[in-house]
Amino acid sequence: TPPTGFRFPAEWERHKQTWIGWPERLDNWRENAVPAQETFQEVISNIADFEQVTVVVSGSSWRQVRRLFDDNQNVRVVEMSTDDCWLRDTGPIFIASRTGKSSTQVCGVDFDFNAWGGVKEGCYVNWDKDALVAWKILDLEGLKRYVSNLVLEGGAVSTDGQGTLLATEECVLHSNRNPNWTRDMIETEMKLYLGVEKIIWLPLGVYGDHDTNGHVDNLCVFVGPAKVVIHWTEDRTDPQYERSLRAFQILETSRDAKGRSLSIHKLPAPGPFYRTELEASGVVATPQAVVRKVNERLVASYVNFYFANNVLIMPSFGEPWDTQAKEIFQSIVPERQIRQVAAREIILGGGGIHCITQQQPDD
Ligand SMILES: NCCCCCC(N)=O
Repeated sequence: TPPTGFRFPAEWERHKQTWIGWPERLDNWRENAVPAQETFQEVISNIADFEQVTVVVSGSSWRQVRRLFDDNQNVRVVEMSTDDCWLRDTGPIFIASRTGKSSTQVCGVDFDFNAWGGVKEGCYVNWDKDALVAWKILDLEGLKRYVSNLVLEGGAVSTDGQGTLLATEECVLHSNRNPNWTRDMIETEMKLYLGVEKIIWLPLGVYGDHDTNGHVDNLCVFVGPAKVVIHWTEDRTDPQYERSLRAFQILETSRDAKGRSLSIHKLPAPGPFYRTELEASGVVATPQAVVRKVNERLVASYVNFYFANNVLIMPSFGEPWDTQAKEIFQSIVPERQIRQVAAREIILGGGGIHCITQQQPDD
């Protein structure tokens, strides 16, 4: 039965901690996953400067990862078996209800997961360990678990914490997620379990985002009440142009759950970037996972950032756009520090900084 009286808090609201995975599978992460682990270590260290972090790792990596953060009191390392490390999508979506003036009751929704498209179109063919991650996290935290049979990933939705949700039709309504559900049934289930009243549907996600079929957390997310950032290019020859323009036009005429129009901040699209021969050759292809090909266009977006307490952690790609994007973010959230982390190694795995994190609201 769905939760009642709860709401989906915005990512910018106060966190108790961040949950994050650890990259290990060699058919997704090149060079024994070492370059990705160095990047994850940097993301974890940056978040841990601002809030508690729990890193979820396999038994074989526990000692190595614990030693990496030996002296860091803000980092906890928990052994948990997983199929990969995308806790945005395999972790619970935490919801909260106000119980009295200061305290809130937090619980979690365990949506169904099928590795972003199931056996035929997903990123890997076995996800039985990933399917238990949300339940295990809620069990570890002693929080109530609500189960929904809807296949939905945390990266596919963005909320303002005030009853509005952003999502892309390309992903959430994709036939490889919930083939037997109508649009109405999907909308109803999302509203019921996330406590939202209004869903703003954007047609298509970022061009080339085959891993997730266009997750909204690469295209457009809330950065404040009635305030969004959108992945934007002025290059009319780039296939992204039409996709961003259509989303922009819909956002311009949309109203949020409180009837407000949205202020839309354009973030420049870096790149485009393509996987090099060296980057492709470092991955050990297996029949179990999607093949990482040379010259494949990578999905690089400044929209895939993470809000931790008092900080915004954004990706950098070694481009002049990095500085412009940072200035735009600083103008939007002047009260926050901004940290930049080189994110190419995460992008090569099919996601970004937002995709590897999952916030747990403060209670
Ligand atoms: N290979 C799987 C990539 C998953 C990306 C996750 C996300 N939220 O975009």
